[in-house]
Amino acid sequence: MDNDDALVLRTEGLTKRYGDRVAVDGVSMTVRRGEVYGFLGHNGAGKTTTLRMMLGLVRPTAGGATVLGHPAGRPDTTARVGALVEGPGFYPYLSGRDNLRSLAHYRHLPRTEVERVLSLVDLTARGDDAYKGYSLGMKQRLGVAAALLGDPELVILDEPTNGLDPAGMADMRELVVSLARDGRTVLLSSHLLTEVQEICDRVGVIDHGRLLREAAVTDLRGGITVRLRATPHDTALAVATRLAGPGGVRTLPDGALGVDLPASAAPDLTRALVTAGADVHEVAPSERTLEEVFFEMTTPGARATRPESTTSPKEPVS
Ligand SMILES: Nc1ncnc2c1ncn2[C@@H]1O[C@H](COP(=O)(O)OP(=O)(O)OP(=O)(O)O)[C@@H](O)[C@H]1O
Repeated sequence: MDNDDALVLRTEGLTKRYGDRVAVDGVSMTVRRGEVYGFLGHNGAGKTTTLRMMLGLVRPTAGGATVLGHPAGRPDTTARVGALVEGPGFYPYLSGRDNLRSLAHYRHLPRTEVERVLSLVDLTARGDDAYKGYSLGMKQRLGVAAALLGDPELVILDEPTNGLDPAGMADMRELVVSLARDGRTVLLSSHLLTEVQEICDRVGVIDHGRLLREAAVTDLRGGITVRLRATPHDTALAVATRLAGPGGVRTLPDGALGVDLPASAAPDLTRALVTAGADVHEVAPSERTLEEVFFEMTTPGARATRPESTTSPKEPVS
């Protein structure tokens, strides 16, 4: 159980309806202090609307959000939360630096704060260029810099890598990880599963407005699938079934067995096969990616139909 000091954000039954459309449907989620939390969902799943309710920008139809111990949107809380939601609004003809200065001025923050955040996002050298001349990556970074003004405890970023090229995405990921390393909590939304898998500690998966699951990335990915070829086949099947249960073993299209096991159990399988007198030709464990798990969760019947063993084997033995 999470105690409230460890939580920077909690929503309970958060719901938003637009006419007949339910954009967010009873979402209860928790973000813990110091973590990078990935809010995952397809386009239109309800991520942005949820984030906007957390920031007090949209009024919930039902339920509520508590941010840093207070109801969402309270002015004293807002100052401790930095956000980049749905693209930053900057003056195109002002420089990046002057755009930040005007925001800092409005919030009574010193100019040194502008230099601090420019440096954090690596824009010090280009700070005097007009915003309209920035690349998309620089614009995103300036948006993050604006979110970091005032050194917020919680940083909320909506699709921070949207539209960035691979190098820009890598820079943004590095920046997010460094924010958490420095003790901030980061909540980011994304539909990019590899990205979330790489940088997030926990994730919430939202689909059609509903939170399907909230868990640590490692827990969500669960165990491994082992591709097994051993003879005699009957012995292999019996051993695999003993370790994985009848539901955890299936025959793959090429005749090999697919065996679902806990993450570190591949050596147990090999040992048990050898003890049972089987000849082991192949034991190839592959981890389930977050993408596979997400696909299974958000596509009815996907477990039965997804392509088998699409990830590369890591420990071939034969
Ligand atoms: N102001 C609004 N009026 C009517 N419907 C809205 C409004 N804002 C959002 N919606 C609808 O609510 C649903 C959720 O939208 P939302 O923007 O929260 O999804 P999302 O997960 O952030 O998607 P994306 O990744 O495409 O931004 C969508 O069906 C959207 O059309």
